[in-house]
Amino acid sequence: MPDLADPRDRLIVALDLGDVAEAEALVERIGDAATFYKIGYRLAYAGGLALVPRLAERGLKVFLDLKLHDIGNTVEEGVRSLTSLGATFLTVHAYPQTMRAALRGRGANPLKILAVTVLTSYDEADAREAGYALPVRDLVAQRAAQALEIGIDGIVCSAEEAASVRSVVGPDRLIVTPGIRPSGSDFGDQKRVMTPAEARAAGIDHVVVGRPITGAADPSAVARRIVAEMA
Ligand SMILES: O=c1ccn([C@@H]2O[C@H](COP(=O)(O)O)[C@@H](O)[C@H]2O)c(=O)[nH]1
Repeated sequence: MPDLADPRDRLIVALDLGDVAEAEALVERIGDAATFYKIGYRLAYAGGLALVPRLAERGLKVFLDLKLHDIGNTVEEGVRSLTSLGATFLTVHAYPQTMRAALRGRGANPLKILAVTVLTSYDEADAREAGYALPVRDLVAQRAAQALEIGIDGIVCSAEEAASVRSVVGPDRLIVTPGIRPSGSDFGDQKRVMTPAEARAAGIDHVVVGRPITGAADPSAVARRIVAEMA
């Protein structure tokens, strides 16, 4: 588990917006309350990849949450293309062929590859409906073990599984958890959910928070409260 010099780095704000100017305006409003932003495919498909170097040049960290999954050659070359942007994290789905391809594409670039185990919007019924026989916790643990074996830098899971994932991957791999809701916030479509304080106690490295911040009247204040809750 890395010892973060700046506690703000623990919070990753999901810029799930459909417009780059809107995303840049939100970063300005949040100001020095946050240091780490996530660009997912809603913003990426709206021109948001161009924002990665702009944020990185300002000393902000960027998590590129593209959740790549395709044939190995496409993943490898796709990751290679993304290495020039200056992002800190990139996600792929935790399928062995995909994870190996992502590491080949990353090569010696400092970009860290994170493996998405089971989406936090899935409960047991959703996983069964998608054809998985294992309980979610076991599927997450199995995928985390495969990611470790392959040499992936970090795991994306829900904070509910963080302690068991930590026991599988050890102290040196990152655990990044979406599905985080400050107490009293609307869950939306998230099903495996914890508060920032619970997630921190469970041993996460970073939490990802989107709508509770992006939809708030004062996003900067909410970000500050979340960071304080994890201190
Ligand atoms: O399992 C996963 C993987 C990624 N996400 C992403 O995190 C944010 C969460 O946003 P909220 O508004 O805080 O729910 C979003 O960008 C997802 O694509 C996830 O939720 N779960």
